[in-house]
Amino acid sequence: MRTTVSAPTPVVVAIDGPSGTGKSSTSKGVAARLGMAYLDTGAQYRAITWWMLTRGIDPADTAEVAAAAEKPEIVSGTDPLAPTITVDGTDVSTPIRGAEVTGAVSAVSAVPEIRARITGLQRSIAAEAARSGAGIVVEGRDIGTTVLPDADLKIFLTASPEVRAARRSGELGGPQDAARLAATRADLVRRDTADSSRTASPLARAADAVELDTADLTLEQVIERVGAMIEERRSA
Ligand SMILES: Nc1ncnc2c1ncn2[C@@H]1O[C@H](COP(=O)(O)OP(=O)(O)OP(=O)(O)O)[C@@H](O)[C@H]1O
Ligand SMILES: Nc1ccn([C@@H]2O[C@H](COP(=O)(O)O)[C@@H](O)[C@H]2O)c(=O)n1
Repeated sequence: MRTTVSAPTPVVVAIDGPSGTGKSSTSKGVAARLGMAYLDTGAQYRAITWWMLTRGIDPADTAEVAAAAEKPEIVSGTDPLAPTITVDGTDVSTPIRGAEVTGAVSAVSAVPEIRARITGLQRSIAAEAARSGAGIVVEGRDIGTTVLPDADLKIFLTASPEVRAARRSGELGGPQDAARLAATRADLVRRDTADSSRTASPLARAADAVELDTADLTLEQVIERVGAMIEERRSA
């Protein structure tokens, strides 16, 4: 008797949530385990912001930002074990994590022409991953609501600002004093407020997203729970 082993159905997964809730770590971890592609959409907004800053464009000058939206070529590599991001062929994975880009990215990403440009890139990457059979985990702020409203599974991660600030300052190393935690918390809250109050495609939970509070879970536990939800969709 011959048995046929069929490949799992390619699924498209949207993971959204505020800053520091664990979107990148969870998405990379689960995509690597399940052999899926991974897209960090925040890195794309950071990359276009980096390009604006290096050209002396003021992030607050909405007209100038909008006029330049189509100019840089942004390429994202979707291997969860080695994600990459280039702008006009330059690897920008390190400079996009700096304070200057972090401080400017919410202003740039609020411009509708920027969102239209980056959303187009995201949709074509997701469509290609679905066609290839791998499926993809796409993480960001508006993936379930706007970029991929027909995603097979939508997850919205949360955690209190205190927990997220402690995680972020742990990342930076050094002493965890109260002043530093308070400054990190204020930065997170400022970015979340800007991202959720903009008019164009704000940070929001899709009505059909599964909400997962990660505050009392280890990263491993979050990856396991999300992995189980994806496996269920794959076999549905
Ligand atoms: N469940 C968890 N328990 C403890 N630490 C976690 C957990 N999830 C993520 N972390 C840690 O929290 C920090 C932030 O995680 P991560 O970068 O994945 O968040 P994010 O939601 O992608 O943030 P951002 O939107 O700012 O890019 C990292 O240092 C990560 O290792
Ligand atoms: N779908 C998305 C993803 C990100 N942004 C903007 O980019 C900033 C950086 O995101 P990180 O995940 O790298 O922290 C974020 O603060 C948003 O301004 C977005 O608008 N939409």
